[in-house]
Amino acid sequence: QAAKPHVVVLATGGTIAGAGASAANSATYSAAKVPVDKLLAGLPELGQVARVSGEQVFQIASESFTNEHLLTLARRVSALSKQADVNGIVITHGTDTLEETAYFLNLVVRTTKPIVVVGSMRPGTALSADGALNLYDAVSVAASQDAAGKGVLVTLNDEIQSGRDVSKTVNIKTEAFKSQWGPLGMVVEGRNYWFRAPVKRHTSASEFNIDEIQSLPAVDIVYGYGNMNTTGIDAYGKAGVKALIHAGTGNGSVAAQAVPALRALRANGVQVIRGARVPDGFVLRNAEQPDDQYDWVVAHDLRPQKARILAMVALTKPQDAKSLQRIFWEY
Ligand SMILES: NC(=O)CC[C@H](N)C(=O)O
Repeated sequence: QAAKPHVVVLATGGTIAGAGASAANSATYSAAKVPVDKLLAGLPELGQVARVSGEQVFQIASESFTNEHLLTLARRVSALSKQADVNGIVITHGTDTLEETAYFLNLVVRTTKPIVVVGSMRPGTALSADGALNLYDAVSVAASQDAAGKGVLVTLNDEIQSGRDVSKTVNIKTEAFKSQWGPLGMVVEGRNYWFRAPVKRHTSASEFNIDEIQSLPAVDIVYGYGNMNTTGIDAYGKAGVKALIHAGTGNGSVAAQAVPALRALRANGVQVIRGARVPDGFVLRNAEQPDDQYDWVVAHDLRPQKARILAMVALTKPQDAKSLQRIFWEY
């Protein structure tokens, strides 16, 4: 019998490594408690699909991820992806910012080997805990050749999602991760069932490479709402951000009183990226605001937190608004 594929599990914390006081605690518990060795030892079924080894990279709740964490993790994933004895990589992660890390890896790790980011909504100590099956699914997808070249993937709730498209959409239920474009496929009992493939550039086809990125530029987000003011916009400008994402209302609309502040930022060289607080759809260029005239960029279908990731990665190289917009269309 041929040797099983080797999958490395990089553990970063989150609820999938969480523990609560009682089995009834599905929502009240401490994240990032269980070490990776214990996580893997508790799931001997993994041996049916792969030879698994674990590394504890961090042990944190994902809302505390910083750019430094992203860089450290991506460098490790990149190094492992170049090892001939590694067939796939799984990252266990808190669900709160899982979609940001998955998209970051999708943009900067140059490999066709499967990379799967996984989390859970309930700690392993809870009734109907979802982490064990999610992790089993992640390892089995990472071990399969048909998952290669599809970009960074996310497995929760039996679904295989694109790390680019997926977002956390519910903060309690186990079917928390959704994409308006739908999952790529499903994973059931260690077998993948594919229905679509990503068309945006990713991983091996990316112009970005973590091996060449030393640091990430400051990119922040301001939220649009009724009675909008410019306090946040002005403060981020003073703080020296390289780009500011405006999470606008509707189709990325911007309050009249906020437009001059954003234009002043742009005049100072800051990239202004018009996103939307509406979860689905996509922002149309030159609708709601004259982007060509203001030299602004639209975030396409990326939610503000994903637009921030792409803007940081893009601005590791010099960009004018035109080249930045090209990147937002392509990735
Ligand atoms: N379900 C979760 O993983 C949330 C736990 C925690 N807030 C985190 O993101 O790490």
